[in-house]
Amino acid sequence: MMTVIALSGPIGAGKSTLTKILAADLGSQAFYESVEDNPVLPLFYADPAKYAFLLQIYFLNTRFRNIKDALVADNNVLDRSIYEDELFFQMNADMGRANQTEVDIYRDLLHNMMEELKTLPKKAPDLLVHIDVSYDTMLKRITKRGRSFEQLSYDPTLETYYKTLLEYYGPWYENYNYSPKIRIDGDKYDFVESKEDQTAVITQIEDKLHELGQL
Ligand SMILES: Nc1ncnc2c1ncn2[C@@H]1O[C@H](COP(=O)(O)OP(=O)(O)O)[C@@H](O)[C@H]1O
Ligand SMILES: Nc1nc2c(ncn2[C@H]2C[C@H](O)[C@@H](COP(=O)(O)O)O2)c(=O)[nH]1
Repeated sequence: MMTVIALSGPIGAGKSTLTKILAADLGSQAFYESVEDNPVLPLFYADPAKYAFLLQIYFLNTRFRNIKDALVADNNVLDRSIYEDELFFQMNADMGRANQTEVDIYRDLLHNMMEELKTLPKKAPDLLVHIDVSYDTMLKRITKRGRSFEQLSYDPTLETYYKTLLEYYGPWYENYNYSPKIRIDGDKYDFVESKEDQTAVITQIEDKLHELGQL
C-alpha cells in the first residue's frame, strides 16, 4: 500500500529534519523542497516586492513536480505540502508585495494545478504532519541553520515577516481538510539532539498511521 506523508509548518520548524527521520523510520523515500538550488530565493529576500510572484511560481512548479514524482514511488515523505503555497503568496500579497494582476494569475494557475492533482491516483497525502513552533523557537532554528538571507541581521524587517507568517499558519492548519492531520509540538521536542524526543514524535506519527490503517 502506498503511504504518502506531507510535512507542513513555518520556516525552520523542522520539516526537512523530520522528513529525513520519518523516511528512514518508515523505509519511505524522502522528497525534499529544493532550497539550496533555488535561484530566486536570495533574490526574493533582497527585493521581496520584485520577486514574490516569481518565487511563488517557482515553488508551485517544484512542489507540483515533487508530488508527481512521489506518487510513482511507493511510500513517501514530502517535505512541505503544496497546500501551504497559497498561504505564503497570500501573505506576501497582503503585505503589498504582489499586485492584483499577479494575484489573479497565481490563483488561476494554482486552481489549474490543484484540478490536475485530482486526476492523479492519490488526490492528497494520507497524513499531514504539521510542526507548530513559537516565534522564539522558529528564530532559534533559522539562526542555527544559518542561511544568510533569512537572518534578522540581514534584514530586521524579517521579524515582522516571520511573526506574520505564524499568524497565517494558525488558521491555515485549523482549516486544512485535504487529509487527516496531526500536530507536532516543535517547541517541546528536540528531535535533533534528543533520541527520546525523536522516539516520542515518531511514536505519535506511527500511532496516527495505525489509526488510519496505513501501518
Ligand atoms: N526539533 C528540533 N529541535 C532542535 N533543532 C531542530 C529541530 N528541528 C530542526 N532543527 C534544526 O533547525 C534548523 C531548521 O531545521 P529544518 O529541518 O531545516 O527546518 P524546515 O525544513 O522546517 O525549514 C536545522 O538547523 C535543524 O537542525
Ligand atoms: N515566498 C515564499 N517563500 C517560501 C515558500 N516556501 C518556502 N519559502 C521560503 C522560506 C524559507 O526561507 C525557505 C525554505 O523554507 P523552509 O520552510 O523549508 O525553511 O523558502 C513559499 O511558498 N513562498
